[in-house]
Amino acid sequence: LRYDYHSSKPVTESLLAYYDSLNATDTCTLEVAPCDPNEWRRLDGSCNNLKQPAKGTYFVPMIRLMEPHYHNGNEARKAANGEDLTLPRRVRTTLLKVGKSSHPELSQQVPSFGGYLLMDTISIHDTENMVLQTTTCCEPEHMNDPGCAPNIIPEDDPVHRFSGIRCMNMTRPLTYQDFHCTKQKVPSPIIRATPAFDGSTVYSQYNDGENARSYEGGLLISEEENGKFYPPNGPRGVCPLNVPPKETRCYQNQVNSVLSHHVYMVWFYRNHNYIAKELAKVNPHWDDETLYQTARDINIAIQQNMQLYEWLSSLMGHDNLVKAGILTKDKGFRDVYDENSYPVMTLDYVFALRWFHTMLETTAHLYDKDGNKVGDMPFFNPLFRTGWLPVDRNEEYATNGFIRQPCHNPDHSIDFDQIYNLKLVYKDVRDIDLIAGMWSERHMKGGRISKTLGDIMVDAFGRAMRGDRYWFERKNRPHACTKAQLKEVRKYTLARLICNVGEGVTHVTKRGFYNVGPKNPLVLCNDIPQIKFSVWKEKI
Ligand code: HEM
Repeated sequence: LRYDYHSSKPVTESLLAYYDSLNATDTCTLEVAPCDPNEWRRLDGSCNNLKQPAKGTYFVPMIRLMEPHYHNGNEARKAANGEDLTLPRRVRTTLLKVGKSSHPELSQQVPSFGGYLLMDTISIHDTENMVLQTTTCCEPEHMNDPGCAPNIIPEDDPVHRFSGIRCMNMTRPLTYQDFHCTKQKVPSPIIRATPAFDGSTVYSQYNDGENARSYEGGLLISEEENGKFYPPNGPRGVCPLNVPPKETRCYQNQVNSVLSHHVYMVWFYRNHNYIAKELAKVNPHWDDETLYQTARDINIAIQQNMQLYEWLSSLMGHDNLVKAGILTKDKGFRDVYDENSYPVMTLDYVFALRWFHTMLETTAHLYDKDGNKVGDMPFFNPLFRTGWLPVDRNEEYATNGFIRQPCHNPDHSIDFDQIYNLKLVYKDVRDIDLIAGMWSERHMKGGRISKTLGDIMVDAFGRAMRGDRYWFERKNRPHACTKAQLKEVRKYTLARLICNVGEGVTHVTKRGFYNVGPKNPLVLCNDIPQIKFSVWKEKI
């Protein structure tokens, strides 16, 4: 049956005729094969919800938690008094300090894994558009183009006062309206990923089938470079910043993104193959399909467990999350699935995740496997530069840096100073932008992030659990874990992941998202519990 992406309902003949007339049928609709309640999780996300099979697929729209406020349909909003708001650049330089500062507790792994999680549910088409395609928004004749939102820099800018730069290129997100996939007026930004936490970056970034599969032994296609294994190269990859002749890697089926997101994608990609090979050892009779599907399921379960019990917990505090119903106390099975929900991302969550930019050290510190600092790499340099990682010992250096480097310590002091600054850039409390509020407010009690960001994340993660029929903690889901298997999944921490599939790693910290220190010393990989695949041995 053919469904409309935007409404997730079966497409009517008249709507189909309309899309056909605009040549937009393939963009705005999708074909969903009949669902089987017991099938494995699909790559395109369809049939996660059996009542509404097209909800939760690749390219479905996000929902909004907060009311949209535009001016004149879809122009930038005005202040409550009807005047223009203060320039975003002035808001940013007034409220956020520029400079280096190391987080006293959390490591660079925190924003890095956050970036990987982000990529699982969004796509970087808007960043590609801004950085690589629509680069003329600062030219006077293009400033008012509908696709442009130039970032104007005031003359007294603390950074650009003397540089002469008065404008930074900025574009507007692409919307379903741009593709003619809806007639609704409120702009609805597109995403090209499934909204569930299902390893989209590893398995199905472009929604065109099973192109990552080798169809042998349940493995994903791997290419060897410099003695390490990576997803395959291909002409569709966008890596304009690779420096030839050495830097040639540019993925065909994966996003060629920034260093942090990239390294995590490589780890989970390799992890799939690691799991498939171990499963084949305990079940030599399993065919490719069983090995592939089981390995994918375990890989996603490891990611989901890590994101709640290690990553989110390091940001929001274990007890807060138990109270909010996001973590279980006993770590057993639980079933919060609700068939009246469905996997969906909120626009507010995707927007709010930009807050993590304030947690990123802009320079990645490079360390070798013996813990010697061997150099620095500006973090933004490897944007669209996938080829850097496999060259020489770069992957070893980046990985050991992630383990040892603290992340940036975001500003969070809502003292008189910050209230004064807010008053400088906003006349009315109703004018305060979400991100500006999150930069300025106190961190949540027992946690290490803005309270509003925490609330938005709890909402998003709660939806993810309630709406995902395949959520790893469900006893009754299709192909559910046994109790013993769930226990093994829980053991598979970030530390174990890096020890198994990281490059040039001998030492890690047990609590991987925290800094190295007396309470969290570097230990040998042998001291980190290993997952026992024998619990997946099929009884015949
Ligand atoms: C290596 C470091 C990173 C660089 C160089 C980088 C750069 C960028 C750029 C250039 C954009 C587009 C401009 C914009 O929309 O603001 C962007 C968007 C964004 N980034 Fe990052 N980023 C990095 C890491 C992260 C991390 C770790 C997170 C979150 C955990 C994150 C979250 C976001 C979000 C949510 C957006 C908006 C995406 C959308 O609207 O679809 N970024 N980033």
